[in-house]
Amino acid sequence: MTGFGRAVRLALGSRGLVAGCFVTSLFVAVLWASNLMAVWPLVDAVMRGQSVPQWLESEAETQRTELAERTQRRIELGLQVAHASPDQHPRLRQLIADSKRESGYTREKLEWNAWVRPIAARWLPSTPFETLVCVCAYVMIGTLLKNLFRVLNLVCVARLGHVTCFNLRKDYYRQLLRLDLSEFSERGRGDLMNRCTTDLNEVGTGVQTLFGQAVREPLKMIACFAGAAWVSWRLLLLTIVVAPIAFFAVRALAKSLKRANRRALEELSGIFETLTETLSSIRLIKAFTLESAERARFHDSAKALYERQMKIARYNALVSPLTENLGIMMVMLAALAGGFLVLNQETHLFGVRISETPLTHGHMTLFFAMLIGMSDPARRLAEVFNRLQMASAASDRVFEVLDRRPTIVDPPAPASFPLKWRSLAFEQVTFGYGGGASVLKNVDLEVRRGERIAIVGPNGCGKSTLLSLLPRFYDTTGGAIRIDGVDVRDLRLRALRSRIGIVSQQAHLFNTSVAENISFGRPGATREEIEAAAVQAHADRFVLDKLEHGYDTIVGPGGSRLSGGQRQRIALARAILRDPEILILDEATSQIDVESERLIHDALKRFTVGRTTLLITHRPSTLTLADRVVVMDHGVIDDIGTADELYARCELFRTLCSGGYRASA
Ligand SMILES: Nc1ncnc2c1ncn2[C@@H]1O[C@H](COP(=O)(O)OP(=O)(O)OP(=O)(O)O)[C@@H](O)[C@H]1O
Repeated sequence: MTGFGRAVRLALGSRGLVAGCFVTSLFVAVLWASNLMAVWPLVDAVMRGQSVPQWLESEAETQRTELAERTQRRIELGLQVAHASPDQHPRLRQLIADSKRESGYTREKLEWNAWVRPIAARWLPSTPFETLVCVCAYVMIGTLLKNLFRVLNLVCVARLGHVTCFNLRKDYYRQLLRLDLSEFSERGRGDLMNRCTTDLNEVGTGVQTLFGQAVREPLKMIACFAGAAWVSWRLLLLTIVVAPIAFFAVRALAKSLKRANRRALEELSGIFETLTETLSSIRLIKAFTLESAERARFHDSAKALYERQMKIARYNALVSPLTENLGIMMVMLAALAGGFLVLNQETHLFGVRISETPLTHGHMTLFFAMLIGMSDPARRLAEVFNRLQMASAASDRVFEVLDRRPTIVDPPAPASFPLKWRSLAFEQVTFGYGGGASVLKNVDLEVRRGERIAIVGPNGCGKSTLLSLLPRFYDTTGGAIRIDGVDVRDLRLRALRSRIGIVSQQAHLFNTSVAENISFGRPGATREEIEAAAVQAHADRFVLDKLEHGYDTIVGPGGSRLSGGQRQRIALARAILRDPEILILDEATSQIDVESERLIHDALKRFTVGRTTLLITHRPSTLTLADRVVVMDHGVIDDIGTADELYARCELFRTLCSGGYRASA
């Protein structure tokens, strides 16, 4: 099933709203056609200076005369048969049969007329002007009612579209939270954001169009179609021979439109990508005076989108004239055929019977009114068409993400977390991003419970990658990480991650208050516990002294109103509040000044006692926190030992410390 089909199935779940859309559309359509029907009494009665009862009376008179004439004609034809040569007999008999059939129809009309006349005489106005007043009142009330149902219809349709969009957006967000981290680096934030905003809006608009215009307009057409068929279904068939041409032409455009719409959405994702990057690196752009280069990059993305949009505009521009020309062809065909029949009081066209009895001016006007009543919805359907193509392209993109199956999920039969575990082991761990070259190669490392391990190594050697495998941000491609022999992949993700606290260099904060940011470490923590954690992380002083509303100060998007060091201290308080069994510190104190560093060191020293800690640092001074130091290089472990041992025997370690470790130890 296509993406849009699935969105529609979701919408169909709101049965009440769907029923509301259909019922109100039906009323709009019936009232639309019945309002147009008012032209019939207007032309056949009022314009001839008659009231409806008078008109019915004169119609009855005409029909009686017709009957008498036909009977007379049949007698004459019967006489002709007696004197004609045998080869003329079939033609004459056919004429007699036709005349009999026509008399039958006229008799039926006469009976109907006789039945309806007393009712019309009793209920309908008796003068032409009163009839006109009645027709006008009928049209006015009909239009009022039609618009009332239209309003109801628009509200139902909008609600259905927005509810579907709302539900899909929530699913999409849930899916974003479940997706593997690798998806984010592969697809890019801009693209994922665009799908959740623009694309989903298009899906909502598509659902609204499908249950709104795409139901209302065809129903209006069907109502007019029925009215025109009532006048003469044969004439109607003749006039809609052009319809299949329109169908195939529009279908050919559909595919190109969907493709163009999909490309446009992709280009829009590119713009989102560029914008998010620019906004998050605006300082860098200014500092390195990259404005013109960035402008050029943005120009390329915007130009690509502009070109796609122009392509869509060209296709769209084609749809409307195409349907309009075919519509006009249809009406003109009807005008020629109908005009011929009425002006000549004929019932046949090219030997084909079009109506049982000659059509009146009122009939013909009604027929045209119905055709015109069909052409307006047909024109609107051309717009519907593009919106549905857009929605179809957008839904494919949304469902592409919704259908992604994350690989890092809970195992089918999770093992229980070893409560009194004693060792955490990286066994022959190998890993490469996206199945690419190995960033880590056969890493073996055993950490005892409560041990503090520092990991050092040159940039890009795989330190952060190694630690990101423990909370299963990524899964190892070879080897395993085991806690007391239990593979972390056999544990429930929640059970594993709830025991780990992470403080990283970026120290991400949410755009909310300081207190709430700290409480993310342990949702539900009391204010006292939050403040105690802040005191331990040496964050309380700046929070109380420098922030206007203390713990209730909003930190700005990503914590932008705080300095790097302040953000790190809040992130540290968050980890302290979590009170994790395993603490991961990835350059957690890199932005803290020398004065604060000493204080934080003391805090960390106290906090990490008896707590399994894995810390990455480039600061030799931080090494004093560690029981053992692991030196990594090019994805492998170069050496392990105490800082003193390594200083004595490991060349790389000495280079990394470049004397700093000794100085600070
Ligand atoms: N999301 C990612 N996708 C692809 N490759 C990545 C990704 N993250 C890191 N890498 C690559 O993996 C290698 C190891 O990166 P990692 O961040 O683990 O190094 P590191 O030792 O922590 O470096 P640093 O000291 O600079 O923080 C690098 O070559 C890097 O280019």
